[in-house]
Amino acid sequence: MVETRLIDGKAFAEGLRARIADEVTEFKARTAVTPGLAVVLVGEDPASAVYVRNKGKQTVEAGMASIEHKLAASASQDEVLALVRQLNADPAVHGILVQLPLPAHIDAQAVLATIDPAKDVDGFHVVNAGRLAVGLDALVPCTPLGCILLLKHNLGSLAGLEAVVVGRSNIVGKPLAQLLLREDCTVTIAHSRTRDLPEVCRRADILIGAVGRPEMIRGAWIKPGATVIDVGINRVAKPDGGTRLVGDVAFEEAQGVAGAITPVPGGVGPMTIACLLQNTLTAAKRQVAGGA
Ligand SMILES: Nc1nc2c(c(=O)[nH]1)N[C@@H](CN(C=O)c1ccc(C(=O)N[C@@H](CCC(=O)O)C(=O)O)cc1)CN2
Repeated sequence: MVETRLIDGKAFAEGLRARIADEVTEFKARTAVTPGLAVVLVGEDPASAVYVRNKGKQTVEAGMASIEHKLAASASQDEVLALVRQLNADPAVHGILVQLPLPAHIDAQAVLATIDPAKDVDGFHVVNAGRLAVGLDALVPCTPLGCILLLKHNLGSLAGLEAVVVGRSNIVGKPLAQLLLREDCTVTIAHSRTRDLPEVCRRADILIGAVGRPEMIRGAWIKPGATVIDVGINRVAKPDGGTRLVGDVAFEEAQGVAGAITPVPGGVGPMTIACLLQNTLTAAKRQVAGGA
């Protein structure tokens, strides 16, 4: 039986935000420029509203300017595109983020493609995705970046380790696989249609759950001693009628098998916003003369 360590993403994210705040202070003193992050929320999705509120709060706490734009769920695609173009042209805005998911009538890919790649702090623009894929400097999606920071903090070098990423989304699975490759891991991207998924997962020294299905990855799928990063944030019903958050990994079953695991909540989630702040500062440094 293995003793399973908890990877405390909340504490790590707090430390990272404090370090970013120090860097922001230094940047502002040197350039007289305040990094600005614009967040666009379309519609009233309650979870998105909470994430956007937290982004604004943590941006200000880090000493940066937060610019929030809230559009009605009925906003047209042209309205959203016009706002993005306005933010592209605004020199006080160094980072732009359009909160996902967007209402169904809006073409998310068209919106993401309109963001200036230099201000694309989500790293979702094809230019940034392409730069990451060929190993050039890129703005990297926040959740995968957070996973890599947690892994390196816990394991040191990742070189030569077998990593299995369960999930192939553009936001998490694919960019995370690229980042793991950059760390010299041997990477498999698996998904719900992978043949003998449990056996594939059991190969992993690093197992990532990023499939968006509550507790799909069972304890018996985990190699003893593996490091498990759970990206899933799924709200499920409790017997008392309330709800609770669970990840993509059956957390209780992982105890005594995994060497280390991120909890949900309090694991990867808080790293997403901390890495957004880091990307905003990076983007500002690149845009401001003498900022780097
Ligand atoms: N444009 C983007 N949209 C979305 C992204 C993104 O990176 N860019 N990611 C998610 C939502 N997200 C940030 O936007 C996000 C999700 C979760 C957390 C977080 O801290 N979660 C907490 C639990 C929160 C809760 O109680 O509900 C945790 O895991 O501890 C932060 C940010 C989709 N959209």
